Amino acid sequence: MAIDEVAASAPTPIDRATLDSAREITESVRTGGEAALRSHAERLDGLAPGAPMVLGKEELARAAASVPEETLALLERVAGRIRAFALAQRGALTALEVAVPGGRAGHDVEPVAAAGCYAPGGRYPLPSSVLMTAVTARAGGVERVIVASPAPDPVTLAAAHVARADQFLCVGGAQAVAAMSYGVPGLVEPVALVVGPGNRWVTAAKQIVYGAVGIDLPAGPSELVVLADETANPDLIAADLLAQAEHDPDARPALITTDPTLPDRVETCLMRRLGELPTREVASAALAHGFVAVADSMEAALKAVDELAPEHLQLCVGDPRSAKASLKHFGAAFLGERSAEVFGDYGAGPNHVLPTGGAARYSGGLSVFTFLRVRTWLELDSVKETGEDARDLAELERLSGHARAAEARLGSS
Ligand SMILES: NC(=O)c1ccc[n+]([C@@H]2O[C@H](COP(=O)([O-])OP(=O)(O)OC[C@H]3O[C@@H](n4cnc5c(N)ncnc54)[C@H](O)[C@@H]3O)[C@@H](O)[C@H]2O)c1
Ligand SMILES: [Zn+2]
Repeated sequence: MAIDEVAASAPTPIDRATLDSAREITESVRTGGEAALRSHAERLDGLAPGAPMVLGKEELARAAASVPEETLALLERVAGRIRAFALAQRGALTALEVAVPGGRAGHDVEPVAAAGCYAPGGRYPLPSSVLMTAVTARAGGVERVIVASPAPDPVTLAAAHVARADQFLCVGGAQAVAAMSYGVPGLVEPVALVVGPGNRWVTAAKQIVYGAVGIDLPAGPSELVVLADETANPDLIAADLLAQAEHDPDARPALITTDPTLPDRVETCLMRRLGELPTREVASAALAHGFVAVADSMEAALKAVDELAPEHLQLCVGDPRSAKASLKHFGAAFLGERSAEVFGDYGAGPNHVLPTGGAARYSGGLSVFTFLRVRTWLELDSVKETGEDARDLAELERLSGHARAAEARLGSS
C-alpha cells in the first residue's frame, strides 16, 4: 500500500448490519428478561439448556480450587502487577481544593458503585481480560463487580475469583452487555458502567447501551502497527504481527517502514511462522486485511501512524522514545523490540483493553480512571465578587428565575 493511502484504509468503527443485530438482541433482553437472555445464550454462546447463567462467589472459589496450583499462582502474579500499576495511577489523581472569589471550590474522586466487566470468550477464553477489567475496577474502589464471558472455562472463573468479582454471568455478546446494563429481574442487578473488550457485537452493544449506563471505550478487534526502520529484526516483527492476527479474522496487523528491503524479509519469516502456527486459519484471514507500507522518510511514516491512530504501536526503530514523543494518536506504545506487545497483553502492568477503530484519537485505554467520577463542589462565604456577574449573565440569557435566585443573595453579602 502506498504510504499516503494508509489513513483512508482505516476500518470504520462498527458496520450498520452488526449494529442492527446488536440492537435487536439488546432490546429483546431489556424487555424479555431472563427467558430472552437464556434463549440468546443457548443460541449464540453455547450455554447448555438448563445450565446456570449466573455464578456467585462460592462457585468462583470452587472453580479456583479446581485449577492447578501453579495456574492459580500465575493468575495471582499477573493480577498483582495489574493492581500495582492501577493503584499507582490512582495515586496520580487526588482530591482538589482551591480558593475561588468569595470562597472555595474543589473536586473529589469517587468510584462508580457497580461495574460490569466483559471478558471475551468466543474464540479463545481470555482470563487475562477478566483480570484487566475486574482487578482494575476493584483497584478503583468499585463496590460491586460482575464479570461476563461466554462458556467460561475453569481458568476464566478462577481469574474472576482472583479478581474478587462478586458474580459471574456465563453469557457473551450483545446479550451479556444488555443484561448487565439493564439488569435482569431476579438474576442480575443493573450496573452503572460496562467495560471490556470484545468482538464487533460486543462493541456495538456497548455503543447502544451508552446513556443508560456508562461505557469505557470501543475496544474491538485487535489492531497492531509495527513501525520499523533498518535496525529492526524481521523475524520478531513477523512474530508480533501473527500474535495479533490470531485474535480474530477481523484483527488488523500492519507494518509501516522506512526500509524498502524489510517487507520481503518480514514476509519470508511470516510464511515460515504461519505454517507452524496452530491458529493459522484465523491469523491468515486477519493478515489478508492487514497491510504493509513503505515510507520514504521517518516523518512520513510517523504521519501515517498518527492518521491511523492504531490500538497497539510497536516501535522497532533506533530511537523509540523520540518516535513516541512525536506521535499524537495511539492506544498503547511498546518501545523497542524487547518490549513486545504480548507483554502488554499479559500483564506487565499497563492495561490491555485499548481503543480500536480510530478511537485512540479521543480516548486512552481502560484504566483505573475509567471507574472513577470526578465530582466538583462549591462553598461560598460571599457573593460580592461573582453575584452580579451571575445575575447579569442570567438576564442576558433571559432566564429571570436564575437572575432572581442570584439577586436574592446579593443583599445578604
Ligand atoms: N481492543 C482490545 O482491548 C481487545 C482486547 C482483547 C481482545 N480484543 C478483541 O476481542 C475479540 C474477542 O472476540 P471473540 O469473538 O473471540 O469473543 P467475544 O466474547 O467478544 O464474542 C463472542 C460472542 O459474540 C457473539 N456472537 C458471535 N457471533 C454472533 C452473531 N453472528 N450474531 C450475534 N452475536 C454473535 C456471541 O454471543 C459470542 O458468545 C477479538 O476481536 C479480539 O481482538 C480486543
Ligand atoms: Zn493480543
